[in-house]
Amino acid sequence: MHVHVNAAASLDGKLSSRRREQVTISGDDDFARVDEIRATADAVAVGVGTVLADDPHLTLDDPGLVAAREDRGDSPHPARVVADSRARTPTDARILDDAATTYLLVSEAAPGGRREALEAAGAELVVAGAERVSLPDAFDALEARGVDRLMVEGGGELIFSLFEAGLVDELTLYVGSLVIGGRDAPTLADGDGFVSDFPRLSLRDVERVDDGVLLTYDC
Ligand SMILES: NC(=O)C1=CN([C@@H]2O[C@H](COP(=O)(O)OP(=O)(O)OC[C@H]3O[C@@H](n4cnc5c(N)ncnc54)[C@H](O)[C@@H]3O)[C@@H](O)[C@H]2O)C=CC1
Ligand SMILES: Nc1nc(O)c(N)c(N[C@@H]2O[C@H](COP(=O)(O)O)[C@@H](O)[C@H]2O)n1
Repeated sequence: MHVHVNAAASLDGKLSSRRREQVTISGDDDFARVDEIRATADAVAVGVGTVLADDPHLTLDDPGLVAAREDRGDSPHPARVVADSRARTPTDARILDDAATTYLLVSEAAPGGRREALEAAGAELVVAGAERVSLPDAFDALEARGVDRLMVEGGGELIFSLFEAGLVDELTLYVGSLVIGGRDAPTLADGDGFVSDFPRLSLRDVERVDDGVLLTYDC
């Protein structure tokens, strides 16, 4: 499976503020670029922290991109994926509408009642890992369901785990021209952090987009 991480950060590397509410960092051109990456993906993934903070929809905005997918025999929108060890996704989350398939990656520790409620709300559950979602196992299960290209939009906890597991193939990072600050504000890679063997990426491209910079890396 090809895993493409895309995120937008402030100049100081924050994905949002210490309040963990969504901050608009990208401009129109960058959001259009994000829509294009979504359109080429079989599925778009986030962590449950992002679902709880932002309640994203993760579908395509541009009707032309939807039509192009349908013309080539794909579903109108990519599937949605949430890494959600304890099945905390609210049953009225926007990602559980019927616009696209939604896979919830849960661990064996996810309470049975929550699993049943989320299945009743339309989610397809994938169980992988004892206490926390095992991303390698979960991604194998997604691949078996036809997900060959996965786009990951965040947040920082999930992105760190992907780097830790060596699962990132490509990273695009839009750096907006603003400072958010805050020691507790989420960054591109949170988790426990690395103390050695830091992942080193290969810079492929640098481009000015809107009032910021788009960095593209091979991982
Ligand atoms: N600027 C941007 O491009 C984006 C910003 N965000 C922001 O990021 C923040 C949310 O990020 P986070 O709190 O870091 O949450 P997150 O979205 O990374 O979710 C983390 C949660 O995922 C679950 N999870 C299950 N298995 C996991 C695993 N193996 N590794 C890691 N997590 C696993 C855990 O419950 C964990 O608490 C919000 O403030 C949101 O607005 C989110 C996406 C994009
Ligand atoms: N690429 C990007 N730029 C920003 O400035 C952002 N605030 C985000 N946030 C993420 O975008 C997703 C929202 O999806 P929908 O528009 O609801 O489909 C979600 O993952 C946000 O955290 N991204």
